[in-house]
Amino acid sequence: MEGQPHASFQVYLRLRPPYHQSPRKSNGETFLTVLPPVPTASDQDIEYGTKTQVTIHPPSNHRSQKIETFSFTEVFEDTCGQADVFGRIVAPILEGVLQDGRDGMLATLGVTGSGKTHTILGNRQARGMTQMSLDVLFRSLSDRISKLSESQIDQCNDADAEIMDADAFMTKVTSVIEPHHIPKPNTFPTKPSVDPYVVQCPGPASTKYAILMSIYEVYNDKIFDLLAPSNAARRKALLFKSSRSSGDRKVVTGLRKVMVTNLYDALQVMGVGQYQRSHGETGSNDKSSRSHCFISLELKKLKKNKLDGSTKIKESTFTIVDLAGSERARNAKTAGDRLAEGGHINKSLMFLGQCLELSTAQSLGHTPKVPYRQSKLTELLFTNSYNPAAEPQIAAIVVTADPAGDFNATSQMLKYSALAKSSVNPRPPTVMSGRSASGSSLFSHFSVASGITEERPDSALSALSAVSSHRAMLSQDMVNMIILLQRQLKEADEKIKAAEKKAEEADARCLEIEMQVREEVTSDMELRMSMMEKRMLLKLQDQAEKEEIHVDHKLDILKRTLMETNDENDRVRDMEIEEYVRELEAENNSLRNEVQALKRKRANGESPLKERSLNRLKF
Ligand SMILES: Nc1ncnc2c1ncn2[C@@H]1O[C@H](COP(=O)(O)OP(=O)(O)OP(=O)(O)O)[C@@H](O)[C@H]1O
Repeated sequence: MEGQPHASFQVYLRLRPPYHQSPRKSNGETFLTVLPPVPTASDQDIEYGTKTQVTIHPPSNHRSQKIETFSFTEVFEDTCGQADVFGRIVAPILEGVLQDGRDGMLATLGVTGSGKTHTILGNRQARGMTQMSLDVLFRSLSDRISKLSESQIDQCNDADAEIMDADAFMTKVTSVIEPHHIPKPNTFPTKPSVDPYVVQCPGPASTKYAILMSIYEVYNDKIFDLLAPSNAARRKALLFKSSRSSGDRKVVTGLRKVMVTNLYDALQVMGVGQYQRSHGETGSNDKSSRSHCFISLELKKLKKNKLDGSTKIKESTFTIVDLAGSERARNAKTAGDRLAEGGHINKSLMFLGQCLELSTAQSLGHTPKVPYRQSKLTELLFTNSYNPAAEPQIAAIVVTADPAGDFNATSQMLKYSALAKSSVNPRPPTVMSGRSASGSSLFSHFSVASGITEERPDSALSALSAVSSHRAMLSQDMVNMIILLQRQLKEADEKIKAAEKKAEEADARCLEIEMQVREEVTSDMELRMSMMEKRMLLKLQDQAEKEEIHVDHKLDILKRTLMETNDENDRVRDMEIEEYVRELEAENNSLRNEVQALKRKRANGESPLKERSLNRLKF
């Protein structure tokens, strides 16, 4: 993937003893159980003592009772000392740096007070990974150690560094810091021994090595040089940018780098760095690291060309990182600057968590992009010692945890750092006994059953019998586990059935309510309709009445008009009749006159024609 670092981490879990000089109050109840080694398919592959899994059991008053299992490359129990951690984790990385020229990185990650600084720097009794690494480095290189010449410095200084030897450095530093503040290396513990880890460096005796040491911190998302002491207010943040020699690689520029040639000088330089580092007292730790501290050991392999006398420089870097601890403001009881620091620390660790999860996914063949550019810390961790020209770096993260510490913070830390995780719901309390506080954990029982592996039998016979008894116990556990799982399945089944029944009942009730609602709505509608109907009817009646009155009125008018018309007609007819009568009367009178005249004529003996006319008149 272009532009993506190749870093894939081995992730170890280290448990700290639950008491050790910690001001933190704890009720002593542990929530974390280490599981026995997981047996593989073939007996020969059983690796005694390589424990890789832990389970966490939430305290009884916790809202979730889920039992979670986390897998790591290896789990170091609280009985493991600094030598165990060095031998299993750091020595192989150093071997890669010294023999193969690979970059290496070791980081500690954990909740505040869980033992990160203790792992990296040790205490008065036992030295830490840094001192032991320096010891291995100087002992392995011994008389091959050299200083860089001016021209070699120019040749390999691609980060505008201020490179100086240890004497010049101490002179400069003691002009700023009171010498008595710098711890004297001869007061440091010399144990544990690193004798078994001294390595043979390859190449002829003429091949020399120079070691450049730099120490810097990421404080509030800014990089500060811890070997260039200055007034806190005038501290200048350093840039992290592409190197001059390789465009892909990014380096912290302007660092002070000290050429160290022996363990004493290196320890003194370390003392200066430690003195300069930002510390503070919190409610969780009386000397809490308030920054992420990077100790960088650059190895310059100087290979001389016999023909032209030039020197070829091959570089590899071993970086040790002591991360600040995540903390909950409530527990840390911080305020002001301390609270703001805590915010920066938690934010950068959250980004680191995301990057770790995604880089684990990448190593499993998925292809998510690791968003390492979100903070200075992730940028430094994922790119600083990544040299594209060399082999991919060997990187290990030691997650430190206090099994009796803050459950929430620790489980959160385990969640994002573990290589794999799984969880089971709480099981019924009666199946088997165990040694956890609640006495009910399946995995605690596993631990009891596997106690034999911790004895490491010497003879082949006892090993064989231990294996078979171990296997017998494991198979008994398997049977118990199957019974438990069956019971849990049955319970889950019953719960599903009950839930289904409830869902059916709820459906039926919904249907019932729906019907009720429908009925109510329908009757309401009907009521409204009938009211509307009534209103319409009344309106129609009213209208009809009005129409009737109107029609009556019209009829009246018509009647009157008719009557008036009839009267007129009558009058006209009367007049006509009268006229007619008058005419008839007139005619009658004329006829009567005529008759009279005829009668008179007849009487006077006049013609019959006149008689006929007289008959016609009678008729
Ligand atoms: N494995 C251990 N064995 C003995 N003592 C331990 C162990 N781990 C931690 N301690 C002690 O616990 C205390 C807190 O540890 P330490 O300062 O290393 O925590 P831390 O994780 O670096 O905390 P912070 O993030 O606050 O700096 C110290 O006194 C340390 O000596």
